[in-house]
Amino acid sequence: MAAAPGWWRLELASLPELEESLLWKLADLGIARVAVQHRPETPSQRQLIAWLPAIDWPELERQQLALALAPLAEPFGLALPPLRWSQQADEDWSLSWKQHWQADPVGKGLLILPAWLPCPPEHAERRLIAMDPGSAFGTGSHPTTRLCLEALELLAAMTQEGLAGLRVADLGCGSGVLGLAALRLGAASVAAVDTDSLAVRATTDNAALNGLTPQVRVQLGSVEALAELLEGQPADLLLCNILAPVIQALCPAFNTVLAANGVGLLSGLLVDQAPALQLALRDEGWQAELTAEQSQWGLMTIRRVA
Ligand SMILES: C[S@@+](CC[C@H](N)C(=O)[O-])C[C@H]1O[C@@H](n2cnc3c(N)ncnc32)[C@H](O)[C@@H]1O
Repeated sequence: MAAAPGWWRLELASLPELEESLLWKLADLGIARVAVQHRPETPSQRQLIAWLPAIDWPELERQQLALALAPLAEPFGLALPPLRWSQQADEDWSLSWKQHWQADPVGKGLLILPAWLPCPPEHAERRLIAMDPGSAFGTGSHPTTRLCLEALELLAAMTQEGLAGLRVADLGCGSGVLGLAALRLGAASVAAVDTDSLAVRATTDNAALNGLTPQVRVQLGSVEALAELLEGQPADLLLCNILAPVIQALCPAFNTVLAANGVGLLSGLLVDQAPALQLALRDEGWQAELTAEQSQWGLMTIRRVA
């Protein structure tokens, strides 16, 4: 049977525990046009929407996609919410994709603003982070990103100088949102890496969108590439929002990217995973405290053991 022209629009309830895994799986399958819709007043009720070229996604492929997504819910003892498919004409999809992103106030004073929207007057006092959500993770809607952004704000509020002059390392930068927020809060520079080339491109593009290109250096890779970017001078602040097992695997090299008197903000871990991660970090000489939680996700602050 010939594939229908246009696009398939896939929509499902985005449960907080599942959202990150779903976004990764979709990106892994080459599904780049995704959006997470939520109203600012009900941030926990989210819909995940993806647009798939109909020509590439006939019925059998769509059934296989459902089978590939279902196991992601199992570790949480959940069932995958029902997938709702509808067809959309060619000319509609780009508009609908963009319509689902809104200005998103985060914390006390940050605003994530889709690049094509003007700043709403009621948020004029906030520090703007313009984003072209593109395909990389980190639009600010995920609890782990919000935890990091709020922790950055708190850290900036702890001293008179805020983040002024700090050198920041962003490990797993996604869209670059965390590093860009740090710069908006006064940091001097950001070195950012990601193992996904789409993320490297997104961070480069988003730095330019914000007029922050001179302060941001981005490279494809992981913690080794980050140490190289930092040229042997570990950063004052490490931002790392990746899943707990990945953080655990990377933490033996944290001393190459975070100075002995520096602070690290880690997220991407479930609260249940915190004790094991704390032990692993302790073994590497880092004292780790679970300092904030949101929808089962945790934020850990690390400092060198005295
Ligand atoms: C949860 S996203 C976080 C994105 C963004 N920093 C944020 O907070 O919204 C995790 C990112 O880490 C990247 N990543 C995964 N494993 C990595 C690794 N071993 N080294 C570097 N980046 C990694 C992924 O490609 C993804 O862009």
